[in-house]
Amino acid sequence: MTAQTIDGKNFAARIRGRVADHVARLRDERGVTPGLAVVLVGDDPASQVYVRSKGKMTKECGMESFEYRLPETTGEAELLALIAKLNADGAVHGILVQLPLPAQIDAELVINSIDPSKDVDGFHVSNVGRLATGQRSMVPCTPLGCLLMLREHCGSLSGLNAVVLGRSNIVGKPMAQLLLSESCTVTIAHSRTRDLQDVTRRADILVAAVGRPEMVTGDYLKAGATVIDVGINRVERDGKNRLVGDCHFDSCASVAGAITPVPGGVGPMTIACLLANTVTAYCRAHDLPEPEGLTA
Ligand SMILES: Nc1nc(=O)c2c([nH]1)NC[C@@H]1CN(c3ccc(C(=O)N[C@@H](CCC(=O)O)C(=O)O)cc3)C=[N+]21
Repeated sequence: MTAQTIDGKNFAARIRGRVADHVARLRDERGVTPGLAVVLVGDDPASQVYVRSKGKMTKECGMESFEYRLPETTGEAELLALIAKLNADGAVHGILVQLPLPAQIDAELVINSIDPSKDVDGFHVSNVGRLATGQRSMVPCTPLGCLLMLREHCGSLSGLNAVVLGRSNIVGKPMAQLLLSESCTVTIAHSRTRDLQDVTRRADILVAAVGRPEMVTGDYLKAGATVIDVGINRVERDGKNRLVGDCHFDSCASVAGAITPVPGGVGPMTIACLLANTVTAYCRAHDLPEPEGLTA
């Protein structure tokens, strides 16, 4: 038996199509264009690739893209001043500050200075609290992308055993909140979890977000489980630089019912959900109906 591959690349393209339709309708009916500002501090090559890709797809969906590239030596006050300007800018509906930030900048302070209604990453403490209490919030893009794939693949998630491997603020914790609100029985496992395989083998849904290349092998899985691989790890293999997930694809695919590949799984969905969140932020700011199927 071999698992079905969940094609995140294709699904993300469909999401972007729905975003583009919604943007076109806003332009035709109201003469407006949602805008996304992306701020990159420093010149980490991987971050530059993501930022370029976000800007390109933002424009392809018919939205405005504002890019700010600041030097590695940028001070905290300078970055806070830029965010204050973007918070006040009526043409900007979403603000993303690319993480990680250089050490001289307090990332928590910066994130919490973003207007929560423009916080398309969903990292502001107000959005985190709202998600945890079931109030309408901006939902972090990666967990939202995982949820949309799970809904599409499994239908109702109610009553399923979900195990989230990893407890980060950007993926593990919000993912667990979303699964809980879908009425899953949720377990958060991590590097200190005892008898990890006993825990993961009970999972109908396993979301792997630990950042350890190919740590999850087939013997971690229940037969037929749905596996979402959030890991994006660069490794040297056969003298080449390759991208692998937190799951060992071949051994997992021989046990799972369905699995997302790396690349072409969660990564493209993350960017598609960033665009979806930007349209959602625009609609909420203007008291318009939200796009359907693009929110939690
Ligand atoms: N404030 C903030 N928000 C983020 O959402 C954020 C961030 N900071 N910092 C960096 C990480 C990383 N990230 C990715 C998005 C898409 C792919 C993606 O599309 N990956 C492709 C492959 C890309 C490649 O080949 O390198 C894939 O998985 O198929 C990867 C990584 C968003 N991040």
